[in-house]
Amino acid sequence: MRKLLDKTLVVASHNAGKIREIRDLIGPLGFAAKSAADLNFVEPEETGTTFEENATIKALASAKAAGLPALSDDSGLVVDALGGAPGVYTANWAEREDGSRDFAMAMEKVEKALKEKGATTPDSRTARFVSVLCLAWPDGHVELFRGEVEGKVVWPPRGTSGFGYDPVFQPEGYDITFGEMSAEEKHGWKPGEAKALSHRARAFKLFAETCLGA
Ligand SMILES: O=c1nc[nH]c2c1ncn2[C@H]1C[C@H](O)[C@@H](COP(=O)(O)OP(=O)(O)OP(=O)(O)O)O1
Ligand SMILES: [Mg+2]
Repeated sequence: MRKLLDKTLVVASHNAGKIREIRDLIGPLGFAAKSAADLNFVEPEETGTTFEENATIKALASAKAAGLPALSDDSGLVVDALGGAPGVYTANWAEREDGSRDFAMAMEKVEKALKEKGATTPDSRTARFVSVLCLAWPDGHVELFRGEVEGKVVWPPRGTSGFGYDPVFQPEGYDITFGEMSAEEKHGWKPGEAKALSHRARAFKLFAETCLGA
């Protein structure tokens, strides 16, 4: 495992909601971070078939372009009744023909697919959010960290916090969705704490412990 010595890194993402969450998580650790979006880096094509492959593609592209370590996140919603869909294609399900994104439409698509499978009872709607973080250096070295959170897809959507599919995801043990939680509640983690809640915070905790000793 390579330690991260620099205190400057690039957040290798173009998703504003995700960049905000990663900034929240790294801020207390004393990092200054620009995002790939701030730096006008082109979005690399996510041609992989796993979260790990896509996270690696994104982190390496930013690390090489910036000459700095870069941290990417590839994530998605894995729904059991849909055979794991949308999975690595979670962002694609939100894409309109003009390339813009519509997550209200994406959540409707998931709901429609679940109805088609007859998955109407809470027990038949189990799902998990997965986040794979990749820390890449300009020399090509990479470290990967995976976090998952189990829960259920609910309908109708509830809450306006967070981003993406947050309003339809209710984590196990809670009666509110990620969309009804503050950012702090959704992360459920601060440096040094033993537990984290969100998939991203769980992966981030591994990253912080492994590469930062935090
Ligand atoms: O905590 C989350 N809460 C709600 N939805 C989420 C979350 N985490 C991932 N998601 C969904 C939306 C996102 O669009 C897709 C990931 O797709 P993914 O390719 O990794 O990210 P992206 O294209 O939005 O940004 P980028 O690749 O520039 O980092 O899964
Ligand atoms: Mg993407």
